[in-house]
Amino acid sequence: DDNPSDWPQHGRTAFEQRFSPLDQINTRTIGRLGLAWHQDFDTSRGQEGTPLIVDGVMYVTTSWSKVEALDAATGRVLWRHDPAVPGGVAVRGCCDTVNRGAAYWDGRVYVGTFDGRLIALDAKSGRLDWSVNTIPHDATLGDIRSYTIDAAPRIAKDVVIIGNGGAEFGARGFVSGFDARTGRLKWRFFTVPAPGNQPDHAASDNVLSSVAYKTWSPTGGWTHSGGGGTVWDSIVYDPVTGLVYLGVGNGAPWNYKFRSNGEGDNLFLASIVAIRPETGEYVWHFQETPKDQWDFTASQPMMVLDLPVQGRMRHVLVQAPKNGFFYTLDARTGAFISAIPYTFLNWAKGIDPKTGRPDIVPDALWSLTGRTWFGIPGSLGGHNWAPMAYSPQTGYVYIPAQQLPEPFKADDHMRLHDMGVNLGIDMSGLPADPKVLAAVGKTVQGWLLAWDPVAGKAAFRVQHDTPWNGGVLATAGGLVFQGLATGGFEAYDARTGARLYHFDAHSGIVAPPVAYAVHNRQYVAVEVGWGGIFPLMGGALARMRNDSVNHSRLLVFALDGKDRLPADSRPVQTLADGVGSFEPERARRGYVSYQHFCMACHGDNAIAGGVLPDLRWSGALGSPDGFYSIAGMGALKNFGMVGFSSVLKPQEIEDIRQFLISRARHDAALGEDKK
Ligand SMILES: O=C(O)c1cc(C(=O)O)c2c(n1)C(=O)C(=O)c1cc(C(=O)O)[nH]c1-2
Ligand SMILES: [Ca+2]
Repeated sequence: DDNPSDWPQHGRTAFEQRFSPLDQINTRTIGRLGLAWHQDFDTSRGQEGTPLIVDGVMYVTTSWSKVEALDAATGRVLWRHDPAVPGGVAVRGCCDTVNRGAAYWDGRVYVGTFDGRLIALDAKSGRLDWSVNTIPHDATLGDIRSYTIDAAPRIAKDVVIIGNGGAEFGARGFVSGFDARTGRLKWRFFTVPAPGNQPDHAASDNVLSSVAYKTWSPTGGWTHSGGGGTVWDSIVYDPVTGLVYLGVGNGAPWNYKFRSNGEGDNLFLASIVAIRPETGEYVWHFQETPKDQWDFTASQPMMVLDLPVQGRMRHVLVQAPKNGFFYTLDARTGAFISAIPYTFLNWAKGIDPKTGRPDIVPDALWSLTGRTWFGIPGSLGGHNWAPMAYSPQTGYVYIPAQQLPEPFKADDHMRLHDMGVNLGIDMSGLPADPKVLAAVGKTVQGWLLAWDPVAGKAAFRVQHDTPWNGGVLATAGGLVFQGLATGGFEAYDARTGARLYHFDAHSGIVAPPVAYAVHNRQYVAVEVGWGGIFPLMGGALARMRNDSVNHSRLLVFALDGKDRLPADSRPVQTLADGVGSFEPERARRGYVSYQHFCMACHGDNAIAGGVLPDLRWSGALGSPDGFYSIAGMGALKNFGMVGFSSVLKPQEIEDIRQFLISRARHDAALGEDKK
C-alpha cells in the first residue's frame, strides 16, 4: 500500500479489497465530478476488465484479450497489443469473449488470452517477451475440449498463476504456475482427479488420490467430460499466510447423476483450495457446495480481511459465491467460521455451524429426483464474477448482489456433444407469452448490498432496476462507485447508500471501476461495454427493464471534468423484408436445436440481450442459402460465429431458420420490433 496513487494489482492490493485511499473525490466534492476523457475500444463485446495503473501508465485489457497502455492522465495511447485470438475460439467459451485484466510485475504486463495462452509484454514498449500455451494437448488433461482464459493472472513470489474456464462444455480444471521471468512451467495443480486416479506428475497428485478420488463414482460420466472444477476467475495470493487461494468452479456436466452416478461430494468442485505458490503444493480446502448441480461455482471474487470474530481478531478469507451464502474462513487453516445467506436462497435449509456443510433440500437435487426444481439462486448466482469492495471506514463489504431464479430439470437423454454446451439439463427456456414473462420478471432483481461481515447481516441495500450490475469500488472519500446494467455510472455514500452521482454511459456496465491519481489529480476509471453471460444467454430476462446495447469504451472521471460522450445511438430492429414463412413442425424442431447450439450466445428463445445479433431481426433469415452459409459453413467465423455443419445436418439448420422466422413473426405481431 506504499503507493496510494496506483492501482497496481487486480484488487489494488494483494488482499483484493478494492479500496482506494484517495479522497480528493469525496462526499463533499462529488458534485463537481465529470468525465475527464474517454477512449473508444475497437471491440463491441462485453468489457469486464480492471485497469491497472502503475506510475501514471494505465494498462487495460478488452474483449478478445487485447491490451492497451495509455497515459493515465490524458488517455494518449502508448502502445497496443492484439494477441490475435482466432474468432472461432468464441464458441469454446460459455460467457462472451471477455477479459478481466492484466497483472503487472517488475516491468512486465501479463495477460491470459481467450485461446489459452499466457503472454508477457514489456510494459514500456508492449513488445512480446514470452508466450506460453497454458493448455498443452497431452494425455494428462483428459478430454481436451473447451479451455479458455478470461481471468486476470495473479503473481505470487515470482510465479504467474492462471487457470481457465470451460466446465459448461467439458473440461478438467487446473491451474498452472509459470516463472514470471522466463515463462517456464513450474507446477500444475488439477482440481479434479484423473479418470482412473492415475498420477499426472503434478502438484495435485497426492491430494487427488488420497482425498478427492473417493468422492467421485469411478464409473460416472465425469471420466469422459473431465468433471469440471475450472478456476475461471478468482485467485488470491495472501502474503501474510504465504498461500494462494483458488476459487474452484462447477461440475461438468451440471447433471450430478450423469456426472457421478449421484454419488459423492465431488471434490474439489465448488471449493476454495489453498496451495503454495512456489510449488503448487496443497495446503487446505473448503467445499462450499457438495454435489454441485446448479453451476454453484466458488470462483467468485475473494478478499482477505482482518476482522474481529467473537471478540478476537482473525485473519480471514471472505467470499459471496453463487450459492447465496457469505462465507468467512480462517485464511491460514481454511477452518470454517461462518456462512450466512446474503440473499434469498432455497436450495439449503441451513449450514452445520461446526463443519460449514450445507443441509441440502432434497427437492433441490433435481438430477436425482427427475422433477423440475425452481432454484434460487439460479446458475448465474446471487453474485457472479463482478468484484465486491471493502471499506475499512465503514467496515462493510459491498456486493453486486442479484436474484435470478432458474428452473432445473434433467435431460433424460443426456449424451456428450462435441460442440455446444454439455449440461445434462433440459434446455427449454421461457415461453414467449408476455404474461408469463411479466410474472417471472418480478422475481428478477439486482442490488448493491452493503454487508456487515462482523455482524453477519446487511447494513443496507440499494435497489437497482435489473440484475447483472457492475463490480464495485470503495474509496477513502466515503464513496462507493458502481456501474449498472442499464448504463448508469453511480456513486453512493458508503455509509448510507444515498446516491450522490449519476452519469449516463449509454451502455450497460459490468466491469469494476478503479481509482488512481496522477500529478495530485484523482481519477476514477471504468470500462463500459454491456456483456458477459447474462445478456448473451438471458433472453427475455436480460431485456426486462433494460434496453442496453454495447458501446465499448473507457470512461475516466475527475473533479471538473468537461468531456462529453457522442450522442447515444441504438439500432432500430424490424422484421426483415421478405423474411418468408415457416412450417410449425419444423419450427418446433428448430427450437430444440436452437436452445442447444445457439441460445448460449443469441439468447433464450431467440431474444438477444443487446450484445450479439438478435436473430429475429437478422437480414439472413430471408435466404435459406445465406443462412446456411453462416450457421452451417461459418461465413462469419472471424467474428466469433462458427459454422455448425459438423454437428447439425443442413435440414436441421433450416429448421433453426424456420424457428427464428416463427419467433420474428410472433414478436412482430406483439409489436416487439423497433425496440
Ligand atoms: O465453469 C466455467 O468454466 C465457467 C467459466 C466462465 C468464464 O470463463 O467466464 C463463467 C462461468 N463458468 C460461469 O458459471 C458464469 O456464470 C460466468 C459468467 C461469466 C461472465 O464473464 O459473465 N463467465 C462465467
Ligand atoms: Ca460455470
